[in-house]
Amino acid sequence: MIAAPLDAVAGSKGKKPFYTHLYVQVLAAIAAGILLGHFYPELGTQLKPLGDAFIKLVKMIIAPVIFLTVATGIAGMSDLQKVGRVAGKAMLYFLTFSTLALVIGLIVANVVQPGAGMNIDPASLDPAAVAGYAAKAHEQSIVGFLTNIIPTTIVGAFADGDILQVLFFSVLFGIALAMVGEKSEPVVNFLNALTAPVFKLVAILMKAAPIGAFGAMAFTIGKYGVGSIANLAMLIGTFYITSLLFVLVVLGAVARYNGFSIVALLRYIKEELLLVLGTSSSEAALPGLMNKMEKAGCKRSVVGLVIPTGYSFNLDGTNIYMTLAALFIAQATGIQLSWGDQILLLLVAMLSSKGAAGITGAGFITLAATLSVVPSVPVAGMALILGIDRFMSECRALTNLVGNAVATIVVARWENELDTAQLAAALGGQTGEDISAAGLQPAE
Ligand SMILES: O=C(O)C[C@H](O)C(=O)O
Repeated sequence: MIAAPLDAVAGSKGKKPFYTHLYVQVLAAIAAGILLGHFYPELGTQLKPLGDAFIKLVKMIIAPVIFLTVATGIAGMSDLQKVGRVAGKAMLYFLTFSTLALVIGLIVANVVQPGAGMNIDPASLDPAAVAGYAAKAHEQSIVGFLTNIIPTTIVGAFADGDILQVLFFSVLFGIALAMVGEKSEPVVNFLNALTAPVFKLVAILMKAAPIGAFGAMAFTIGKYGVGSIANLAMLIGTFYITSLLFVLVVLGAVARYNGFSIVALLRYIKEELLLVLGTSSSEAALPGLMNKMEKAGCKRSVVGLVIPTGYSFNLDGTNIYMTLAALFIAQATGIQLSWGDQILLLLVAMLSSKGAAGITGAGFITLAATLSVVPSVPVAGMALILGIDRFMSECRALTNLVGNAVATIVVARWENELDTAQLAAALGGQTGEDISAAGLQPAE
């Protein structure tokens, strides 16, 4: 079990003054960033390096965290077939909920019609404004994405910090450790011992989170202004409300069915949510989320397999955004989409969304990838929503993060790798009886 390294910064329940808690500091930093960006926009835009530097700090540690969690988690598994089962069940979950998210985006766009009445002449759109994104999107072929999961070299995977490549190697290495058995014990012990200082390092880096969130927020508001929100308020509002309802109603039902409350989970991961809100990147919270899910009773092997794969394959927020934004562009430019067009859009989005990432703006590129294969909606229409993408990115990232936290608990429970008493204790306010009343069996 990973020692409780983030306790010092993650809002532990001691009698520490309120302002020493990480979430309070990040919240204050976000508020200060918004004020500074609004009243001194020029200064705000200059603070971008603070946010970028913090994201770099986190990225620096992501590969070791994944490697140690996955390799030691799998090495400790007595039944190696479980690796395949966990991966298979996770993929089934990802496919179901990310498709549901796409369908919900499509339905909401048809009902609310956030782009209706804008009457924008498609000829007036400037394709050059989004040409860079469309070109990036073209680089992402499905075969290319899949073969890229295999790193050219082991060192290369770590050097590039490519999550799926590091995961691929870590799974194989963990399997090899388990197969070697007793002889690999010194290596496993060493890796287990290394876990504590690496997570301690995460805790140290997290102390810089308020500075990163402050800089990133001051930049966002300074550069795009609160005014840009007003112009596309209908789209932004529809997206935020749909995502919130998705989390509370859809993921809430999944949580309830699995014996925990979504609100308690949101409270439990509040530091991570605020970090993502501040930096607009779910990757910024990846190490913290992995640590917390393990402390909530999910076995390390499940956490190590589900969360990193979920960051590529289970992006609920990105999926809601893709169909909603695509239909918004069609509505704003007066393009009538048949049901056939919409189903084609959905099918293409199902594939292209799988390559998205947890970095800010990734969802925008994925939308460009989708629209460049769907003839009915012009990619150039994305110029309409480019200016507000940072605000959409926040919501994509927040929803993606919650989706992956829920997925981890559900898959752990399916595999009987969830300590329900630990989950109840971590989420607080829930008793062991609540959990057993829900018909759950504690993991052995
Ligand atoms: O970080 C994420 O999960 C998504 C990203 O922020 C995005 O802009 O699409």
